[in-house]
Amino acid sequence: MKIGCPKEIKNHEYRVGLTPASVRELSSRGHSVLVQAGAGAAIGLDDEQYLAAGAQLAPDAATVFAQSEMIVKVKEPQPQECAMLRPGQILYTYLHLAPDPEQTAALVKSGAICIAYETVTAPGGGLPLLAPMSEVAGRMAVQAGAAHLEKSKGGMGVLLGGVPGVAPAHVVILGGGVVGTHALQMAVGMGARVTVLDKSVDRLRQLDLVFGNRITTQYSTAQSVEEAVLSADLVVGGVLIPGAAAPKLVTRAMVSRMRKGAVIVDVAIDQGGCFETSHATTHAEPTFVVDGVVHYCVANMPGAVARTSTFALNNATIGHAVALADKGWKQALKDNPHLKAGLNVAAGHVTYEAVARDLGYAYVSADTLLA
Ligand SMILES: NC(=O)C1=CN([C@@H]2O[C@H](COP(=O)(O)OP(=O)(O)OC[C@H]3O[C@@H](n4cnc5c(N)ncnc54)[C@H](O)[C@@H]3O)[C@@H](O)[C@H]2O)C=CC1
Ligand SMILES: CC(=O)C(=O)O
Ligand SMILES: [Mg+2]
Repeated sequence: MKIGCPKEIKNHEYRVGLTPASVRELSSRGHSVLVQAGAGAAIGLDDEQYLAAGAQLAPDAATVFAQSEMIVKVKEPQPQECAMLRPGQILYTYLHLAPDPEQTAALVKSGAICIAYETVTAPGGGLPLLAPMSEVAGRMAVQAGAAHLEKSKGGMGVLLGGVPGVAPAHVVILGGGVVGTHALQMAVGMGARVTVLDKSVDRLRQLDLVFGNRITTQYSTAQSVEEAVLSADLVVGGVLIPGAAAPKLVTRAMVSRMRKGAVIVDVAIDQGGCFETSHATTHAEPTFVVDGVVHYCVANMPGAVARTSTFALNNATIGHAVALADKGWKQALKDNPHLKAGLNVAAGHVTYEAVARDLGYAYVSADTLLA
């Protein structure tokens, strides 16, 4: 198969869909890989490494899109990228469609076969192609939150861990999944007082077993969320209903009653965010303030640590990329129900139920198209 990897164009996005090692996995199996010149240069993955791994270089994204049967990326395609997709071409990347009607319409119109990393599942449960970036973003959330609690960044001037004789900050984590667990690890490590809320008692049970009485676990209800955020210095939003728009757990009214100078890090912003007051921001301008509360809502947080993130992402994505290249999309999806769960849009249809429901499309199951 002809596989293409363009340079990412989202704001401050330096990750790359294929590392030289991933290119080698594909090219050694007889596939041809076209990488846009300079695609990995910002993170020390030079064109020479790609050539040595068996790639060919393309001068621009247009050439990559025109000459490839499968496009491997990181972030959701931007409008100019959607316009370059064609019927039957495979797009393998993050999509986050539920909160993004424009992108969904463009992908439906393109006729392409769009497989979203974030809804691919695993035999043991979980979302293995989302997990590595959630690990990064969860860890970063506490780092970003701690920095923005500083006065010069708009925060109330509180040190996360406190000092002897002065209480630490209270960190509240909404959702105890991958983002939540990694945020928890960092917050506990930095000496904060930590409360985690989840709808899954099993999840809370597991966290309690690992972290013991260094954390407080709380079943998530409107009441417990309100009580927690009103006493928080830093709130991390890491809830997810796979594929669907994030539930708005924290209302505008709750935000207006939060401590002035408190910080919200809404990691779930790529699915629309779990705070009513959130809107997506960029690394160039990561925050805004509502009612005295600093909001950090960067939709591509792992892009800031792009080298670490690129390797972590490729570890998770290359296996399915090889299957798609070896077998073609239809056979690869027939053979693997977990990869099939990643199909969000195909041949002009929305094939993921939560996306169809949230955006008002007719749902067409992947099986219908595979028959
Ligand atoms: N902004 C960014 O750069 C990044 C954003 N993300 C996003 O972070 C979000 C979380 O991802 P993961 O941790 O991997 O998901 P996950 O599925 O591992 O965890 C989500 C947790 O939310 C819980 N949950 C669902 N509804 C809830 C409610 N009403 N109250 C409390 N908890 C609730 C679930 O039980 C689950 O434990 C996703 O939207 C993901 O796309 C992930 C990586 C990077
Ligand atoms: C998951 C996601 O949105 C990211 O890694 O940018
Ligand atoms: Mg988007």
